[in-house]
Amino acid sequence: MALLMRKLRPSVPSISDEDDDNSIEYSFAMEYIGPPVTYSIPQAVPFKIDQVPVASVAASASLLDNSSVPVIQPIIKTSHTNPESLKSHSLPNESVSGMGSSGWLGCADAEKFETELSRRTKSSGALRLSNSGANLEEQSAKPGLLEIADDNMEGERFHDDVINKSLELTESGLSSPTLSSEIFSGVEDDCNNETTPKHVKKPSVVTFRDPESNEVVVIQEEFDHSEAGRSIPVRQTVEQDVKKKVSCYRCHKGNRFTEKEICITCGAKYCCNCVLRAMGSMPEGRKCITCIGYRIDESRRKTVGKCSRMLKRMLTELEVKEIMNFEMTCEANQMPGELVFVNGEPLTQEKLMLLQSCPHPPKKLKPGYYWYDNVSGFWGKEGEKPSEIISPHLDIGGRIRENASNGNTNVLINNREITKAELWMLRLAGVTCEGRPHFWVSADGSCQEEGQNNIRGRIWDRNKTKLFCMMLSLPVPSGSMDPSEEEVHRVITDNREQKMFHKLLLVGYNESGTSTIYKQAKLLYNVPFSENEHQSIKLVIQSNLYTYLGILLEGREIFEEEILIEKRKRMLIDESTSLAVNTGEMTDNTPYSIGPKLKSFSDWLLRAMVSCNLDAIFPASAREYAPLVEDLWKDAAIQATYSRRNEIKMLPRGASYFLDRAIEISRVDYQPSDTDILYAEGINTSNSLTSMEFSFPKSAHEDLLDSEYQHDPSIRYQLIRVHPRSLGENCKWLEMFEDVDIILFCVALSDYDENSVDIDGVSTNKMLASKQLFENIVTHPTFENKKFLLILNKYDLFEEKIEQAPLRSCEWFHDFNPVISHNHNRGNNIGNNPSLAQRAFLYIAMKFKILFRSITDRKLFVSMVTGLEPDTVDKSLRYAREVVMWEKEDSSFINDEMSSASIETSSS
Ligand SMILES: Nc1nc2c(ncn2[C@@H]2O[C@H](COP(=O)(O)OP(=O)(O)OP(=O)(O)O)[C@@H](O)[C@H]2O)c(=O)[nH]1
Repeated sequence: MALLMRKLRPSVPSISDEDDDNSIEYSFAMEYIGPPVTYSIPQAVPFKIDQVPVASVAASASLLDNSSVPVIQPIIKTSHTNPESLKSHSLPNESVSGMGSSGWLGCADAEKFETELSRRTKSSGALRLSNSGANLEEQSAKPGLLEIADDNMEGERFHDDVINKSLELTESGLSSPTLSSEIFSGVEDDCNNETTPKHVKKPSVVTFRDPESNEVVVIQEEFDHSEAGRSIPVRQTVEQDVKKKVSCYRCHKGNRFTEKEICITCGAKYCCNCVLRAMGSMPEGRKCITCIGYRIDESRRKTVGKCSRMLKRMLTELEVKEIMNFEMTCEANQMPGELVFVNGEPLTQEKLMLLQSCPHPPKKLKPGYYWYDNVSGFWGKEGEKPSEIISPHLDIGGRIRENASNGNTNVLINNREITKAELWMLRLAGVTCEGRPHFWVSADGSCQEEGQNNIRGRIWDRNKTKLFCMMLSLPVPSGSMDPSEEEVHRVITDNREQKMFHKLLLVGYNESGTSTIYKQAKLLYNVPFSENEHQSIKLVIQSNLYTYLGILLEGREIFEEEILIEKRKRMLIDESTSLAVNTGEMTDNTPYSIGPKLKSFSDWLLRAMVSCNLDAIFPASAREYAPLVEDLWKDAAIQATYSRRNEIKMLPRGASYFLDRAIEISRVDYQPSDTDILYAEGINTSNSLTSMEFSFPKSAHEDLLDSEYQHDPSIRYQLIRVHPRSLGENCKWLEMFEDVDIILFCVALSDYDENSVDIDGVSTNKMLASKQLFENIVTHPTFENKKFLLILNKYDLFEEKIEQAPLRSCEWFHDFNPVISHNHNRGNNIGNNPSLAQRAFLYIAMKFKILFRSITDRKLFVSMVTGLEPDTVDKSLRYAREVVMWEKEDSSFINDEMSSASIETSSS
């Protein structure tokens, strides 16, 4: 019997009806009793309820209690998800109960939908939603998942498929993400008829609760239609409220100190009790079961294959090895080619393979935008200077652009305008760059100017160029350096590629203690001195020893002279008083007299010192003179002199450390210890530019923190120490250091009452000279907007000195007027009642801060250091790391630093 619709309203209550006004409106068909009609009448085809697929009910209630069985949870309220991602998927008409314009959430109000869904699933065991009438029109244009009673048979079959897949999913008890993604993607692909280019990011966003963690997960799928045909969906990170973030994502127990394993796809964290339940057998490494088949979060790529301590404790070595192997090799975890852009073009999977399998591939390649000069092999990140030299002539990417590396030098190499650092490199290689030259540089480094047939220079032929390239963070071709240089360079380029490389430039006025800090850092962070360095340090120490002995012998002469003068005076008095002269007293023998052999050695040594020849003579002749040093040191006159060493002004404070072991140090087989190296003066003077690579080991304090609050121990740092002598007139060579992250400016606190005399005999207060250098560096255009950390060094000497010499002896500190308390702290900790030295320190820090702000309008960071004490150097360098890490100068960190208020108090 034909039924006519009386109203074009839904014949079954729709969700939107309920949603909209809570009153369900039914429409009944009436039997038609009029004349026959000439047009076709819409028919409502009845269907049997048992034809609708129904999810099977869980076999036993106990199964549901078992939390290890994954359960697909219903869709939840959209507002819990990423609002941005859902914004684009909002419904065009909120009253429509069907699908969204393009998203998966086919409900106007997902929460009500969720309720409805669960109600219906509970009552009938299946999803029974219908759309008809006006809504159908909308839906045919915007079909969706949750639509069954459609009069379009194609649609019916299609949706049955979908439902069946859903049921398979439920019945199997496995919420395989691959499967769910297939379901979603199937629908989505059918729904979206737009022709898409190679690679389309579908607007398919699914919001559901993670079965394991019960947290909101946003899935975004991405389909790759490239030739390679890899189709690995992307899953976005799990979202958790801030409070829960520190606890386990599954059991919600624990805090930031609880050890956790992190899913490399969604970032969910699980404690040791939940990790195996959440991640199962880990066929793709450390991923939640629901993340299997999904791409990894690219920001976690560096952790792939690196097992955590927690997992190592829980599993056998073999299991861990296997899981890490899966993690590194499984297809889903491989980097997708289309995420790597070379000269503006994405790579296909084949081109990526070609790039990665060439003889010198880019190290630790990550998704991103790169430029590649296939003539020279230079490779870099878009907008940056070259970071590596890879194999040339690879057919990958597009044509290199002139502005690929964002150079501004008017000099082109192989069609690319080069950066400043590269210009330095060309100059150092002896290539003149006048005008707007365009060079062709081949893979072997030969450099020709365009249109000319002669080679203008060979970049890689000079070792000096390679050394400077390392300093300038420029790459050099592999195999062109000796193995140790190669290793250092490899580390530099590796880290640059990972963008995990920070440069600290250490500079300060003469003898401010920069080399001591540099050496201390080497010892602190286990950066061994090379064999060559060891050898030259030994020579410097032995050379220094002869200098100290020379100074001592000079002192001996003075002391001897003093006694002899005294004797002569006494003799004259005796003669004048006509007293009998004892012949014994007439001899020139004094406690400071030495025998003829030692006397001739002493004379020779002093002559060599005066002619500044010591370095040339010693320690090349160490073998020859070592026995003499032994005799000298054992001589009573020298010991008598040494006991009065405090009176010898020329003898440096640190000399006794070495003189005490004069015999041992003078020997040919002497090997300097770490402390010897630290205390040795002048180690870096021959080479005024030194650099070392290091990373900060985890401190005990850091170990207590949750991993996300710890510093990444793999981050590498480069400490470059440069002597002001090598910065040239007006510090013009500072340009070489344009890419440093922070400048550590070192000032010796004890300099305030000392003078230095220049070659013209002009004497300057060393603190004022330091201040002048500070101003020159701070105002240098290369360092505009750079962060500065002021290292106020030699605090130990300062503490002693301030008790004797007033700070006001330096004119810059004329207004230092501290309120003295007799009950003060000692040491470096500035408490409520600071000592005079602490107040003076704060005052000096404030002076520099004010100066810095007046020049730059920025904040100067300050730290107190005693270069000979490792702890203070470590603290200061870690502080520099913090300063580098802070994107913004957050006021919360002011407490870590000394506050301006406390500094002001000190000077009042
Ligand atoms: N007591 C003490 N001596 C220090 C400290 N720091 C450095 N020295 C000594 O000060 C002298 C100069 O230190 P260096 O580290 O050589 O200074 P520099 O800045 O490298 O000096 P030049 O390169 O020679 O201009 C050396 O004798 C060091 O042992 C410190 O914190 N306390």
